Amino acid sequence: MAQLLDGKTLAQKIQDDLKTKIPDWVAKQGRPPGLAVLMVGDNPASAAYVRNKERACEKIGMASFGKHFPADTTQETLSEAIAQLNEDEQVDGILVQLPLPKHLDDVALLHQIHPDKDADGLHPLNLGRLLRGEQGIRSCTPAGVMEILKAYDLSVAGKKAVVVGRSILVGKPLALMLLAEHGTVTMAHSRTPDLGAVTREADILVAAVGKPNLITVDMVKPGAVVIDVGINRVVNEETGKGRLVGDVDFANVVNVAGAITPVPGGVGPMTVTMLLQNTFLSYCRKLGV
Ligand SMILES: Nc1nc2c(c(=O)[nH]1)N[C@@H](CN(C=O)c1ccc(C(=O)N[C@@H](CCC(=O)O)C(=O)O)cc1)CN2
Repeated sequence: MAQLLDGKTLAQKIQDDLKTKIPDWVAKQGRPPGLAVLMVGDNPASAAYVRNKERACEKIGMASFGKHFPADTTQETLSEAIAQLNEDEQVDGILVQLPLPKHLDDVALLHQIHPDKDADGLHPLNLGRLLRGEQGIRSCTPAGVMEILKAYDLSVAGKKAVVVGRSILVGKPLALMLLAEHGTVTMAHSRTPDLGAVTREADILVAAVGKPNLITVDMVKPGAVVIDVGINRVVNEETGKGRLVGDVDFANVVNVAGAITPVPGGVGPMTVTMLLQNTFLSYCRKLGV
């Protein structure tokens, strides 16, 4: 049976640490770190994630500035909101909750966020810094994966890592982070022929596609570290109840892997925590510390 990589407990530990640090900073600086979250429309999953982010800010003593816009909001309105937040001294981190309604150009908006306030690490300057191995704000989900590996002493150096999924939010930046830790990294995706042959080579296997049961037990090398980034809501046809599953057939893979993240309770909670950490670090940097 694989070791369970408990992202929920790790996330709580990091948040507790931030919570103890923030009051001293507030006493010295006269204001808490601040995160602005832009949400457009009423996608229920996005609304729940945004609520979680705002609650997490509140719990650790960080200010959150929710900017909620109707689904038919124009590009210009959002662009203006970002321009204002870029100038706002109370705001250290800005994020645009994704996905946006189809009529909006998300890339243009992400590019407009000031790179020093880019709490999600999705601005091209921060992605470019990652590519070059320079310091910069790192994207939250991949950074959360790296924190889990570090916390459990799962070294990447010299290991074969396979990342399934090539999104700009997870797959691409994560591959670069694993490479920076001296992993031998392969990226696979929906058009990779014989995916199982590729994944079976992996000492560290990351699934970030958004497809339930994509990774079955025969696709996993015995003893491998399996990181499941998928978040999929599935409905049980008999009971009609919904539940959350990852991209990995957890019930079977857990018997073969050396270590595995569960869904829920694995990478997801780390995403929000890395967002808080990025915002806190931007606040510290702004104050010259
Ligand atoms: N601007 C961004 N948009 C989106 C991101 C992102 O990182 N930045 N990622 C996802 C959604 N997301 C955060 O926004 C996110 C998803 C899931 C979780 C999480 O904690 N999941 C829990 C389960 C929660 C539940 O029960 O529903 C878990 O896995 O344990 C956090 C953040 C897309 N958009």
